[in-house]
Amino acid sequence: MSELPDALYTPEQVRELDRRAIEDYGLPGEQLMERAGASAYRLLRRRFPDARRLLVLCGGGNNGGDGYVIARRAHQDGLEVTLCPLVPIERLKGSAAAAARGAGEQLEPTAFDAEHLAGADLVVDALLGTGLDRPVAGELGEVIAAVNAAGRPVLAVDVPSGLSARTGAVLGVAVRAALTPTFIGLKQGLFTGDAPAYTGEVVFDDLQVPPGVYDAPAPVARLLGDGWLRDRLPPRERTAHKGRFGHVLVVGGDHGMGGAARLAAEAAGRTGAGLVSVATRPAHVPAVLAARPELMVRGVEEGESLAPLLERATVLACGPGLGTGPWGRALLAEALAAGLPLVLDADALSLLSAGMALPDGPRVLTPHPGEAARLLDTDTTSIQQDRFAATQEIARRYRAAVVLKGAGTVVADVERCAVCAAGNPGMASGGMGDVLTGVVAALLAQGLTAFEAAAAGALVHATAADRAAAAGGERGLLAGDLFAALRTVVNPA
Ligand SMILES: NC(=O)C1=CN([C@@H]2O[C@H](COP(=O)(O)OP(=O)(O)OC[C@H]3O[C@@H](n4cnc5c(N)ncnc54)[C@H](O)[C@@H]3O)[C@@H](O)[C@H]2O)[C@@H](O)CC1
Ligand SMILES: [K+]
Repeated sequence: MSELPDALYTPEQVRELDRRAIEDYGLPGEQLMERAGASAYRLLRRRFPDARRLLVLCGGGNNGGDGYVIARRAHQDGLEVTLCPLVPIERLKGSAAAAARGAGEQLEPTAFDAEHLAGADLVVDALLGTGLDRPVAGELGEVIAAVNAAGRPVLAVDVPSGLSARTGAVLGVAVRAALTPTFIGLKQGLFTGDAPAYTGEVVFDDLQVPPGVYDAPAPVARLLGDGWLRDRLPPRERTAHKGRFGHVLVVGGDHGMGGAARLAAEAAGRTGAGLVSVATRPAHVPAVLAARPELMVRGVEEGESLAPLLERATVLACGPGLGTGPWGRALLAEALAAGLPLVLDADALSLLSAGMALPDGPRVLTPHPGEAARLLDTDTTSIQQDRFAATQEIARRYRAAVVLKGAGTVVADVERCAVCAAGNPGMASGGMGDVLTGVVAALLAQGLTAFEAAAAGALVHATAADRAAAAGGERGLLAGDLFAALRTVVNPA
């Protein structure tokens, strides 16, 4: 992904930015549209220099207007352009109507025919942008399905048509693009939900609007990037000692699940925690110790207290392989009562959904969509329909910083929200969540606030996975492959 700004906006907010540029700063709407079309066309030529035959599909709003500008410019450049309005040009208004007239003076618009797709080197999708306000159906839905079935590369203008710029969910059906140039402000829906499978590469252009346009509104969320991480992980003092970087206690590893606790613990160590202990079933102690002698591993019998371990810990990581039986329930109840900053994952989240009470204090919850659904007593589909709303609702209900896992991880507490666009499908394998738990706990232990540890943790974890995948491929990536990469990520150059 190219370098992107970090401010994320809702569609309404981007509309407000457009309005400010036009009304408050006197930039004519037609000029803004001309810039948008010109910008998309320049990118098209750069990324697809060999494309000679374009199919440009235009809708009835301003997104369609951008498409008419692209069609006109391509035609002027000598490319072969098939221009298909999906809404009659007579119905267009304002800048879009003007752009359509400009194109119509030089190009004869034609009715869409699936045959056009076979003859196109590239399809320009200018059907729907931020104005999408209902599921796509009918003729438009059929056109989008035909575009996807044809397998031609697609440049989607501003947002792939059918993808919600607010949530990143597909409404009905959406265009699968190879490239999405987007303008004025980054839409938050471009990076989560279904978006990663639909946008292709996202490229941003502010269309040179005056900087004052961005004085308001304040962005609703941040896109997490390397610069953000560097600020939060400064180089250590030469005089540092292990007591400065906290003591993480991992609580988990019921019968048959010792690996989960070990993964979380090793991840905490590789992320820079000063000390890491593990409280697990006695049977797991030798294996965990043998795998990582730096860990302090204590077997806890059924009914035995965690108190001696809790006394020394500064941060708790509860849940990996914990189970939901009496052993796990008792350990979690005792851990929660200690009042330490904590990370809750996996079975700890199940116990929370089942009604275990949470005392006050800094904490991070790291649910996947299924766990999020249980926390909110709803279904996974509803969670995925609006990952922002779901994350914020869990944050509010459980008074926590929340990491909602899955492509385009969303991080929120009651005041802030961030999105992590890093990561890859290789992460869809067992144990990845345990590693994230350890990473977040280690960042808490090193002094980051709950929200910052949650956000930085998501980014560190995903970036490590990207580096590990770059070295050996996505398929077959194991959670343990992240360890070496974690160390490189938490020592940014
Ligand atoms: N002057 C401006 O404000 C600028 C706007 N820009 C472009 O304008 C776009 C936003 O324009 P609009 O607000 O006109 O919105 P759109 O171009 O997304 O279209 C809105 C129209 O589509 C209809 N519509 C919504 N959902 C539909 C569905 N599911 N099926 C069928 N029709 C549906 C609406 O009723 C409305 O008529 C941006 O995405 C961007 O591409 C850019 O040109 C930059 C400047
Ligand atoms: K579009």
